[in-house]
Amino acid sequence: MAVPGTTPKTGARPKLDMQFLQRFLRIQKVLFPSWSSQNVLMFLTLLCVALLGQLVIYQVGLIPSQYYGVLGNKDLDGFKALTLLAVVLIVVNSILKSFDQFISSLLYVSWRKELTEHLHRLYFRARVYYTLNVLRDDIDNPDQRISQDVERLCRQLSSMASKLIISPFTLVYYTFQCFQSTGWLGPVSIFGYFILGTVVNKTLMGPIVAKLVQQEKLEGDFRFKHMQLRVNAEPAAFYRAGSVEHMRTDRRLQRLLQTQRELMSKELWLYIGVNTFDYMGGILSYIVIAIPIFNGVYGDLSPTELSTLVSKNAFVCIYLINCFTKLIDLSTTLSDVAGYTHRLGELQEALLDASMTSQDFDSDQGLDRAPGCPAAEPVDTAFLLERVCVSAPSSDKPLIKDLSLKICEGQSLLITGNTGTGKTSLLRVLGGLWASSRGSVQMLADFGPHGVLFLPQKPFFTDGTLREQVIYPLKEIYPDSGSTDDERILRFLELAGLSNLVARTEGLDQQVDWNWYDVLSPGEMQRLSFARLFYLQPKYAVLDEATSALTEEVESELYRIGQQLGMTFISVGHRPSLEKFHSWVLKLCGGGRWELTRVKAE
Ligand SMILES: Nc1ncnc2c1ncn2[C@@H]1O[C@H](COP(=O)(O)OP(=O)(O)OP(=O)(O)O)[C@@H](O)[C@H]1O
Repeated sequence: MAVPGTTPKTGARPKLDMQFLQRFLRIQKVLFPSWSSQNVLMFLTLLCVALLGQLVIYQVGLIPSQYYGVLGNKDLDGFKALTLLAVVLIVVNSILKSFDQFISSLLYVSWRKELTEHLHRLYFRARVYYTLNVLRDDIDNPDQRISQDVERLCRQLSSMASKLIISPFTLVYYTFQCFQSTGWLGPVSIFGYFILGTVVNKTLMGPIVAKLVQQEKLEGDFRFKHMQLRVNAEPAAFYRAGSVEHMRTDRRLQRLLQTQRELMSKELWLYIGVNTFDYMGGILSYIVIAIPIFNGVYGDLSPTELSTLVSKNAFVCIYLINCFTKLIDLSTTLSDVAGYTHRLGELQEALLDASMTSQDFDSDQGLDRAPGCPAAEPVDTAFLLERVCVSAPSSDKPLIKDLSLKICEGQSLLITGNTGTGKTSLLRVLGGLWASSRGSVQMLADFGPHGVLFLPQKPFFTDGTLREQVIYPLKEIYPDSGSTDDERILRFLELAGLSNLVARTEGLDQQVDWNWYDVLSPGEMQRLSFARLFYLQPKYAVLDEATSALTEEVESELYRIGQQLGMTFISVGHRPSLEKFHSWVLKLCGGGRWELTRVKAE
């Protein structure tokens, strides 16, 4: 069994470097899975629309110089024709621009879908979500990265998309036009100016990327604090924790706002750079045009012809500078993109790494079989442990040393021991959540109905109807079971002492808008978990203090029903009354020591 990654990596400071490029390209592979994918087609459509838009913009840009001509020559017919042409071009231009925005928005949704679904596939595979949230501390707030960072990255990318894809075409075209108008002087001075601007902006962007990554982490921490209070509202209220939670939540907010302020002061320098570059560019175009004029190149032109030419040349030069300015303006967006790319790249790498170590974890093997159908190959041994050592993640201190054990059908095992001696840890090893530090652990039965089922210490409920709670973790009811299934569910709810719950939920399939944790008492939650156990009828039920909130009588009743349904128990519990439902008692004594004794028949 593989050892889950537990060592936190010391992450390098995120920068605009080769690592950024690699992570960016890896994300692009997800956004554009193949040449014939829908996203590539949308991207090409966007390219065509943007190109068409540029053709129209070029024509619109020439109109002022043509107006100089017709007005200078007092040509009324020419003026009317030109005005009609201008109106048509402007309407076409606005339609194309709107389509450009529309396709960019569609691309955003489609990219978000691809990227989120890709991360979900990795996150929900095997035990990756557990490894990332419990065992590793190198990836903060994976939930926020998947929900918020993906959204922001896709939004920023879609806002950049049309400007970026069009720029190679516009740059080539307007460089040629500028060359025709001004000779080498125009393009060379504009290119030089752009290179200078890029170098300055790249330097100013460096610290922003790292700050943005930090800001997103703090944003996630702040949200998590609110989520923590939301989930634990009742215990917090019992503690009268309003003021202390207020202080702690505000403290996280202050840390976030402080980082945001620092980010903004770093961005200020970038804004100064970008704006200076923008406005200097406006003057540069006239300098480029002025040089040939003052050198007497256009000495033989009349004032009207000269102003027409100046207007045309100014448009071409300004547009070329504008193309570069737009690229430089993207610096602020690019620094955001770089920050999100680093956070998502880190997540993607951690997910892949965690899924490598979890490949031997058959997450839902056996869940495809209906509770009514027998197992493909009945096995009479669930677990085989040979000289197993267990220690907590990132700890060398053994909780259990050299444990050899065979858990067979009909030979229920009760695990007891003091707090923190490793009872749940042993179940984690049996369930494949933790790796044993030595020895071998084999789970010979499938997970799910007719195999092995775990009832964890904290009952777990999903969102949804009462039926969905009972059949969990099956995804859906089996179509062929129909009303027979309803009868089984109702019977097991009754056996678990929860008949009144059906009335409260107004049926098995009524959508309830409550949080199951808020409306059920701890005892009811444990009873509902048992109803689930009865419904799924595993051959081996692994119960971690699953009856701690119930009375001894109810506990005995539930265990008795489980026995009648043919279950073998592997239980963690403290009450001596539990012994009668087990054949063996494994007592964990701490420091790795343990005792295995057979329960005397009464
Ligand atoms: N994810 C974890 N990372 C590091 N240490 C852990 C982790 N989970 C549990 N531990 C530690 O491992 C030890 C054993 O924990 P375990 O949950 O198995 O105790 P237990 O015997 O089930 O206790 P209890 O009777 O209170 O449920 C404890 O000291 C606990 O703090």
